[in-house]
Amino acid sequence: MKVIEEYQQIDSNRERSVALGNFDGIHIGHQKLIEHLLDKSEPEKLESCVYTFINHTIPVIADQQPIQYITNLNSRKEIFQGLGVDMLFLDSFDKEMMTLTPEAFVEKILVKVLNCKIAVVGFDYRFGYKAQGDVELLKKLGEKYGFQVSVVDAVTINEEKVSSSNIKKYLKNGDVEKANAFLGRFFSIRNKVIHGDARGKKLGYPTANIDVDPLQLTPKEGVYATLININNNTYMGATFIGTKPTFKSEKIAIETFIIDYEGDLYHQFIDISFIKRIREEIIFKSPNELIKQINEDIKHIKTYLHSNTNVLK
Ligand SMILES: Cc1cc2nc3c(=O)[nH]c(=O)nc-3n(C[C@H](O)[C@H](O)[C@H](O)COP(=O)(O)O)c2cc1C
Ligand SMILES: Nc1ncnc2c1ncn2[C@@H]1O[C@H](COP(=O)(O)OP(=O)(O)O)[C@@H](O)[C@H]1O
Repeated sequence: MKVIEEYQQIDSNRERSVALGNFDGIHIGHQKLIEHLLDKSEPEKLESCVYTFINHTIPVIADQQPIQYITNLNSRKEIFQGLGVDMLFLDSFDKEMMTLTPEAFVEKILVKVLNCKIAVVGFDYRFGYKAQGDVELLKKLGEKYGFQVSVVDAVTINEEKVSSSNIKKYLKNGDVEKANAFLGRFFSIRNKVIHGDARGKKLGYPTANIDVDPLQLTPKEGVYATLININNNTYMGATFIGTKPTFKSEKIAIETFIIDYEGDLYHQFIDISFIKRIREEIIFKSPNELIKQINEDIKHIKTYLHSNTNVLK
């Protein structure tokens, strides 16, 4: 898959099919849209392209703080590649882009730059200044500029619409099982192992702390049953998210005791897949009480993961 950030890198003579959207999470609704894109591209020999923005649109529109992503840019690249997309175009959303009218956006980017022959969008796709453009307008512009528009309906689970905002809501409530169902895979966070407070080993439970990316949405504080991927090996994990109130720490930490693992992980990347939240964070009266509880957590997590996942040998 080609990843492109500059217009000059694009061969505008090549005919393309283009999926448009934010695609945060690349959930099962997005996946259906991408499958549709690939199905439409093949018979016509079109290059399949995902057009999305490298930055979040809302802070540019409303001068707000950056918004946290379900899936960061690197993970999004990997997922699109895995789905079989030919080209990922990461455009920049700035004030100039924001003020393009729907027709100017279509003419300038979809037609002139991308030579789009088929546009694939979700039923609720909006585009152009103040989100004035909708699917009906895109269809009209398609007739004028010579491309087809293919619209993908909402995917639902138990009559609830699968959407990035619902997934964020579930993650913030700690309901990772629901988020996972909507994502069609386990919600995961990948980052580098950093030094913590050097207390874990002394307590008998070393924990790999990962760097907390401020743009990465973190699930609700608490303890989770997780699966940890280290260099393509999977381990069970007891992951704690919180401020370690027992030790009056203030910074949020994401740290994991990796079951049946020994070794030095500092500066390595690990992948944490969240399977189930098992409890809230607790302020313990003493480190011994914390250790007793961690013992219980690990028993609980082992039993749960063995009977609820089929990834472990
Ligand atoms: C499974 C598990 C559950 C934990 N639960 C709590 C908790 O409820 N309250 C708390 O203050 N700290 C909790 N911790 C965090 C420990 O306080 C932390 O791992 C310890 O202080 C070591 O931190 P360090 O890696 O920065 O050295 C938990 C850690 C693990 C691995
Ligand atoms: N089973 C394990 N789970 C997690 N980390 C482990 C494990 N075994 C060894 N380690 C190593 O120990 C480190 C954690 O030790 P700890 O005393 O908690 O220090 P820190 O406070 O720096 O995290 C991890 O970053 C990792 O390099």
